[in-house]
Amino acid sequence: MSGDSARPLVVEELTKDYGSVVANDAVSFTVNEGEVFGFLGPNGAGKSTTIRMLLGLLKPTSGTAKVLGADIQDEAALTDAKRRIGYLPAHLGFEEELTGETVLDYHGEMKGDTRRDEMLELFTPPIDRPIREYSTGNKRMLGLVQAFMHDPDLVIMDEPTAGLDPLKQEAFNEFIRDERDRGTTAFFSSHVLSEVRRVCDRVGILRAGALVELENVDALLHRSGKHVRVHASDDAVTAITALDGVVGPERFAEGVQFIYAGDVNALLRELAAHDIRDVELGEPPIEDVFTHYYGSRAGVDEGDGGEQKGDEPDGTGEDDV
Ligand SMILES: Nc1ncnc2c1ncn2[C@@H]1O[C@H](COP(=O)(O)OP(=O)(O)OP(=O)(O)O)[C@@H](O)[C@H]1O
Repeated sequence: MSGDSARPLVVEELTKDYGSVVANDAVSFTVNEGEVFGFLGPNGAGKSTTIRMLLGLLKPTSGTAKVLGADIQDEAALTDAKRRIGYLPAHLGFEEELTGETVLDYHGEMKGDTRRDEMLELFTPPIDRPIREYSTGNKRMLGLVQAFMHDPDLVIMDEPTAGLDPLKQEAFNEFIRDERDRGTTAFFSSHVLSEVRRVCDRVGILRAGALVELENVDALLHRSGKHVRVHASDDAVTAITALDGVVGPERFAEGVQFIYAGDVNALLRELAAHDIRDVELGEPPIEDVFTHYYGSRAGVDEGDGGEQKGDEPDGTGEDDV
């Protein structure tokens, strides 16, 4: 790879000021060819705003970005590049009266459909039915088929597994891993740490509009600690929560839960020294990663819950590409 111009995604100081909210504050990152990049952040952190700017659907306040070499402010170049880009928006604005098949036919005519049948074996929306009858998961699957059916070089997805059942989520993870092996570059947003862990080579974390962390996923998880929930007596709870590495213990009737970022052996030894009724060890929710590493829930509490906003006058309304 020879410098930034050859990279599928180059984002430099991208800023979006909605007036009352700075949704993106000088966001910079690059995504390499064949890489799966997870764009992580809680609701309202600014992920959709970045993504919509990358697709030319929102105008940046300042900063630049290039997708497949095309400047996002150069309409002609971006339109050309989009032929080789797949896009799955967070809010799927399909025409409700059309069948899934009609939507795919239309998309195929515009961009090509070399992989449509293959995609429909993996993701199975009822394409002969009108979209108004679709569940959220069916719409998401139709969106995934559409995003990949023209065999794009770069795929940009906003919360691609929202609404999918666990089996389809796993199918998605496996598919993305295979795509990476084929050399497709994927960039997708998520607020689910476990999702990015399974498939991403690298992650960027948005907090209150700024990209605050870029590191490999193993390092992130290592630093994020474990979520621990223990059912035990008060004495045991007192001893366990006195361990180094216990963060934010919360009592409940039968015990305590906390994030543990200390030595796992020390935790196991302490647990073994007591009569423990039950214990669960798992991944921390992303909000706790933020609380732990950034000292506040900024970017979580400051967000407004991420409800869909009206489009700006410069937005195109529909998030089609
Ligand atoms: N059109 C708009 N006008 C004003 N503020 C907006 C607009 N769109 C988004 N915002 C604000 O910008 C911030 C970032 O929103 P954005 O939708 O980009 O976040 P997100 O990370 O994608 O959230 P979610 O995970 O909930 O989809 C939020 O505070 C949101 O309220």
